[in-house]
Amino acid sequence: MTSHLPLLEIKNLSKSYGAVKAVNDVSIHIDRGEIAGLIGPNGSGKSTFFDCSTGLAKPDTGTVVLDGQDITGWSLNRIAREGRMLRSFQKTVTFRSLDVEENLVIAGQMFTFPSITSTFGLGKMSRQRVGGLRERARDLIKMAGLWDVRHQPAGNLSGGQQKLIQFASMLMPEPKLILLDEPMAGINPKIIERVVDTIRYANKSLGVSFLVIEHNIDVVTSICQRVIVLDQGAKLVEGLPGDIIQDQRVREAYLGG
Ligand SMILES: Nc1ncnc2c1ncn2[C@@H]1O[C@H](COP(=O)(O)OP(=O)(O)OP(=O)(O)O)[C@@H](O)[C@H]1O
Repeated sequence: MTSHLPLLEIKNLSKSYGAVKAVNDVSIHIDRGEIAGLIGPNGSGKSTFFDCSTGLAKPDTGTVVLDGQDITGWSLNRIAREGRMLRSFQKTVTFRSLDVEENLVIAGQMFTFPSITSTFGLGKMSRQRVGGLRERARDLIKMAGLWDVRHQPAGNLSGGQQKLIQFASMLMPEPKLILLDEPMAGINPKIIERVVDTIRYANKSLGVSFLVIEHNIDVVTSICQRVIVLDQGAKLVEGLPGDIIQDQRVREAYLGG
């Protein structure tokens, strides 16, 4: 209905913590079908920008418009459920005692069903829906390379595999947009490759758009169509990945050299 508009448009976002201007008048947009990167030195405001965009923190100023709807002030939950914009955190969260498949099915159920499930007749409907969720979960598990461990408790798997579970779980509710906070942190090169493949698959085959905070510049340049750079809370520059890594301001503030 609003396909000519950006999927996400954030204008003049600011957030201070006491005297620290964590985010200072930042405006960005994400187009439909895009994978964009958000980079910058430690403490440049990337996570705070995510927090204020996704309802976790209240911005001091600014507006957040998702798919043509002003969602400024909505809670994290409402943005996830009604806006279908999800975010990850730097710390990986899984249901450790549940197996991989159950982790994904539960993630799907949490978004599919309202919190009060006493509606008359929901039992029958939910069985059908759960069947659909299980099928989707299995497809995503295959795609994420977790098929051989699908019946193992998540807590028995490596940190990298748990990141893949978390990422695949985020795809269960058919999101429009996912904000990933350092998805490659602390994982080995083989799993990095798998996460990259999974992001590409979600983007190309499931139509999910992404904004990715990432310090691994090789990953940023290989998956992102556009990169936005923050420095000291403000937007320093944005552009094509190839231009960004050559930009003298970015080299001085972040990349070195
Ligand atoms: N809840 C908070 N209370 C006080 N200060 C905060 C809070 N959250 C962030 N800050 C401060 O805001 C600034 C930006 O922090 P933020 O975590 O957003 O940066 P970042 O770019 O995500 O850093 P990193 O790459 O290290 O994760 C920092 O100076 C940080 O100390």
